[in-house]
Amino acid sequence: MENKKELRNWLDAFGLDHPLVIAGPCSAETEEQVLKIAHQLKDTDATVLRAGIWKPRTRPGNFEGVGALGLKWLQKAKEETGMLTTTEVANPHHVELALKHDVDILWIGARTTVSPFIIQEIADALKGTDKPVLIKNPVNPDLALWLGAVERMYTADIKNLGVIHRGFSSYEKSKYRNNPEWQIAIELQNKFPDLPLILDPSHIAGRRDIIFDLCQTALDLNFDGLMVETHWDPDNAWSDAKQQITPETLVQIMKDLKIRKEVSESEDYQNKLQNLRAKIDIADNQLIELLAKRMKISEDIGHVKKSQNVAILQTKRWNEILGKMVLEGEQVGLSEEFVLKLFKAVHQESINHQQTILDN
Ligand SMILES: C=C(O[C@@H]1C=C(C(=O)O)C=C[C@H]1O)C(=O)O
Repeated sequence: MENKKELRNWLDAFGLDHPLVIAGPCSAETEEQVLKIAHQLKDTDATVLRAGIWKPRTRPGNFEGVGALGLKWLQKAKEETGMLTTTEVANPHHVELALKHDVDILWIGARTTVSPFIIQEIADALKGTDKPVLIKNPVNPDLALWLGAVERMYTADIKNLGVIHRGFSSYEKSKYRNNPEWQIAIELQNKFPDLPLILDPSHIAGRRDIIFDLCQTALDLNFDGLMVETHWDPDNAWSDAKQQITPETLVQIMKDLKIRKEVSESEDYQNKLQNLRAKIDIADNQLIELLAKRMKISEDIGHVKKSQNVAILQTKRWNEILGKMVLEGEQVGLSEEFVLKLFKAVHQESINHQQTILDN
């Protein structure tokens, strides 16, 4: 599969002057709930109403969705409000029911994207549909697996495609429910600049208070749309209560977001950018040279260790460096997260250099 301008035709056809907004509850709960939220959303920037009908839950015993009955509620919501509808499909049976009830856009969840077998079954069931299909990233940070799922759809002649970035699971606790790992979305855009890319801030955040910041970051990274879990009574939602926002909050978020263009033709802008980028190029060269110099010193240490038959990893020294660098980084405005990531990578490379010396 190659990047093609046509990949974004379905999105361009909406003719929006703002990012695509998909909003609605995590789960369809009752007919009343679906219709009420649809009416509250219809006059906002939201074009598409979302609601989970079948909910994959981490552990059994939680609300697992209302099932096919909810598709009728979505249909009714569409008739009454004119909003398009979308829901998650996780097997060919879901696909059949969703198509029968004329759901406009289908999405594939993170737990499904991890399995090429299921993805292939869903692609076969969807073969040739002109409905847009949006594929969430797999739960693990694996770009190839994500793109593999997109390719399986494309090969099944599903040409209206998009991807949803919902963050990645990790064992370590962080402020996110799922780590954004923005780098993966940046790499994806590099490979497929015209494949519509939508952020799901709700599943990355797992809480309400950082949804706006995540949306702004996404727009700063040229995302094409947002899928935001929205409920008229979030605290009493049957699933994901902590991360859902009200339609009023969604309206406020859309008002406050700064929507930026990808390029500017202004001469002044071009000149300034060129100058500053020349400075960045110099700094990058210095960085590379400095890193190479540090590795040479590490190699010298490798020779000294070899002569005394001493192990490469020196935990005490390494922890001292990490602690010191985090503090120094803080003083010059570098985040702890960045300094740790950077120095862990430097340390790994340093160990690799010493290894070639000690093992030869
Ligand atoms: C360079 C050394 O070897 C390893 C690499 C380190 C580094 O690159 O800073 C630090 C400690 C060791 O784990 C060393 O022992 O000083």
